[in-house]
Amino acid sequence: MSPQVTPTRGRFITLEGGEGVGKSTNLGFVVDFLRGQGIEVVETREPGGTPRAEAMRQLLLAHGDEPLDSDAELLLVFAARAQHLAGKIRPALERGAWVVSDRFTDATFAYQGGGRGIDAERIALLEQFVQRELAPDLTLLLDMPLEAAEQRLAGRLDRRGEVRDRFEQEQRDFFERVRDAYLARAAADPQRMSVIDASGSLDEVQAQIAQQLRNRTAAWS
Ligand SMILES: Nc1ncnc2c1ncn2[C@@H]1O[C@H](COP(=O)(O)OP(=O)(O)OP(=O)(O)O)[C@@H](O)[C@H]1O
Ligand SMILES: Cc1cn([C@H]2C[C@H](O)[C@@H](COP(=O)(O)O)O2)c(=O)[nH]c1=O
Repeated sequence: MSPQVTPTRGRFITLEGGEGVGKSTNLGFVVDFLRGQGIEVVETREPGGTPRAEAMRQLLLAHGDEPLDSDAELLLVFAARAQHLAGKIRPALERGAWVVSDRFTDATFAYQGGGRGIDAERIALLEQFVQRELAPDLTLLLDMPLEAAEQRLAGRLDRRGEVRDRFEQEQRDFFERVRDAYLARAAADPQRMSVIDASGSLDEVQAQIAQQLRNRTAAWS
């Protein structure tokens, strides 16, 4: 009988945090850092990541005359995630590539759980149904006070002439609950989630990210 071999797969890293904390800006830094080590990296985002999942993203972010029911929002988030997993994340990990995603399921616990008030147990049921065993190996949670993040977001929207999407127009108490939910998840799972102080200069933030990547990836090799 041949010996049992543990299947190898690539690593899965996610960036999380509220609006305007610098996730998209620092995603490129993480990707370049890993590629600099000769790793094949697939860069992606949620909701989205594949054409159909991006179409679902549009439904989630768009304004509309008809309010989006919070359960419908939750199911749409997981529908997009199922498509993303099947079409992009799982194939990449299975061939040994690393995947770096701007948001994943921690965002669901933060936005639909903390923000909308949906019971975390219901979210966990969908997480199990859609993801089975798959979870990020490392999550970098970019955290900073809401006022400063809001200023960054407003600056970016102004520069690009963009209007606020359906989430970005939420009130401050919504984002306070989102932030609290993220921090509670990080406190409950410090092995996977690293909190990065995102309030400093880009150099300061990226120094922390690089340190975390060095520490974590060394432990994996
Ligand atoms: N450390 C930093 N110091 C100053 N400005 C920053 C820093 N990091 C990012 N920014 C700027 O803040 C704005 C928001 O950053 P970014 O778009 O990366 O945030 P985000 O978390 O991806 O936002 P969203 O969740 O809304 O997509 C951008 O204009 C970016 O250039
Ligand atoms: C994955 C995920 C995302 N959201 C929300 C959070 C953001 O407001 C938008 C995505 O846009 P951004 O450019 O990344 O800021 O979607 C959510 O509510 N639930 C989720 O699971």
